[in-house]
Amino acid sequence: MMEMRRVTAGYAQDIDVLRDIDLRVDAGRITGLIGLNGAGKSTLVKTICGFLPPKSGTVHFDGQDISGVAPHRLIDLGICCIPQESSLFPYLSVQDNLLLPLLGRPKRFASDMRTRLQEVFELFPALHEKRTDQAGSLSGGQQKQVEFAKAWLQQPRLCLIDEPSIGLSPRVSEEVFVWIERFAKAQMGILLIDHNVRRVVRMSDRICVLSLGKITADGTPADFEGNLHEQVQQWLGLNF
Ligand SMILES: Nc1ncnc2c1ncn2[C@@H]1O[C@H](COP(=O)(O)OP(=O)(O)OP(=O)(O)O)[C@@H](O)[C@H]1O
Repeated sequence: MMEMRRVTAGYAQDIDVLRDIDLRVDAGRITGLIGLNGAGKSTLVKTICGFLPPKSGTVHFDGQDISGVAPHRLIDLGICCIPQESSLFPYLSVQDNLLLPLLGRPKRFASDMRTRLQEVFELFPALHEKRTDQAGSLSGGQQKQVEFAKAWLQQPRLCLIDEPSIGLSPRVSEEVFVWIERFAKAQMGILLIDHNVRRVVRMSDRICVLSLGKITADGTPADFEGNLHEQVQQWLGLNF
């Protein structure tokens, strides 16, 4: 569904943060991306989402070259990002935040908006109660629910999810991972970045390790057992 081919990208002309990246995400599958702080994981998401055009290489979505296509146009194609930082407007209500990405979109988005809003409130009942509250007044976990509900409402085909469990309690983090599995079951392709390496390895269909801007390992969860498992521990300095 989405394929990066030999992508090099960076913020300054003479410094490459991503180097020669090959990575793919398939429909209904989770690709997990792990790496140390500063490895370039968020930069990779920004490059797919059109915030940072590649210096070289291409990003393809459904066979179409989308390298450098503006983020708002990618929503129309079915690409959605749940960023690490909040993307909510704190002084707007929960409901207005949910509907914001649909404003100005083609009619097909707007026509069944009410039905889909209903569906979202069934999936996230806590948000129905809070729908008229300002988003900024919600707890961190509830705000994360709004982020996921907003993504669900857009019915994307590819969802890029950057560090969804950061700053959340273990219980809420577990809920977040359940939502992600639900997204994948709905045939979305998922790129998942998270510091919970054990969880990412367990729930992904494919795992890529990013180290200093390069993919240094790429395999299935089974490949990450045995030697590779120890290697990842070593690379990341983690025990899992
Ligand atoms: N807007 C920016 N301008 C210049 N350099 C940046 C910018 N954003 C990130 N960088 C640099 O790019 C490199 C990769 O950063 P990035 O945020 O992609 O890493 P990451 O793997 O997502 O890290 P973390 O796990 O800490 O979120 C870092 O050296 C960072 O300082």
